[in-house]
Amino acid sequence: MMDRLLVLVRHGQSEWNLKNLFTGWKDPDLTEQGVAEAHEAGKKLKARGFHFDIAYTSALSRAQRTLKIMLDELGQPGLETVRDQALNERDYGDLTGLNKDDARKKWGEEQVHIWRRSYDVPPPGGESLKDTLARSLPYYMKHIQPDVLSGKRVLVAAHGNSIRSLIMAIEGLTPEQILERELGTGVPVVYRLGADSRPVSVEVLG
Ligand SMILES: O=C(O)[C@@H](CO)OP(=O)(O)O
Repeated sequence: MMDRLLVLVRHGQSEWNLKNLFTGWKDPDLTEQGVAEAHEAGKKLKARGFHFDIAYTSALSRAQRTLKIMLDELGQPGLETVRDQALNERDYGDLTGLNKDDARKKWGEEQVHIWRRSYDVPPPGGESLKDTLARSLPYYMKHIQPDVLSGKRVLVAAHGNSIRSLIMAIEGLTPEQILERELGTGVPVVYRLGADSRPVSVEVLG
């Protein structure tokens, strides 16, 4: 039976996640904990006997490094890897670099939650989830989905909101449903797709 395996992994904790700063397209490295989370994710995938045919990641170091560590754990360090900024984190615009608690004090809890998790309200000067989807989905449809449907086993290392946008599309979620969906750092989301590209199963390896 054809595998149609697709695994999405948010990068391990970054320096700016630790400092509680809006990160977006900035390029901080992983923390020690983030490195450990990436190793753990790779081990979990290996323990399940997964083997991949191609990997995709963003243009940002934290996702690329997470992928490299996972591939080392999987014993596949030379796996063909495609990097593209279409898979980058959502651009946080003017909020980039600000502390999330300071932002809550300045603009209020509710406004900051709307900027962080609503579907179509962009943070000032940045991308909404809808804007993020407008670049991640065409890329997914053109490159990633055809690979999966052709039987390649695909591993994607990307970001909280770029992965949330893909999850929304893959699972057919409404803007209300994606609002509350959080993704932990280094937590693999494992899909098996049907021939019609819809998920047959989804498992979060938390
Ligand atoms: O700062 C960011 O770029 C993202 C991911 O860490 O944050 P949030 O979870 O607030 O969307």
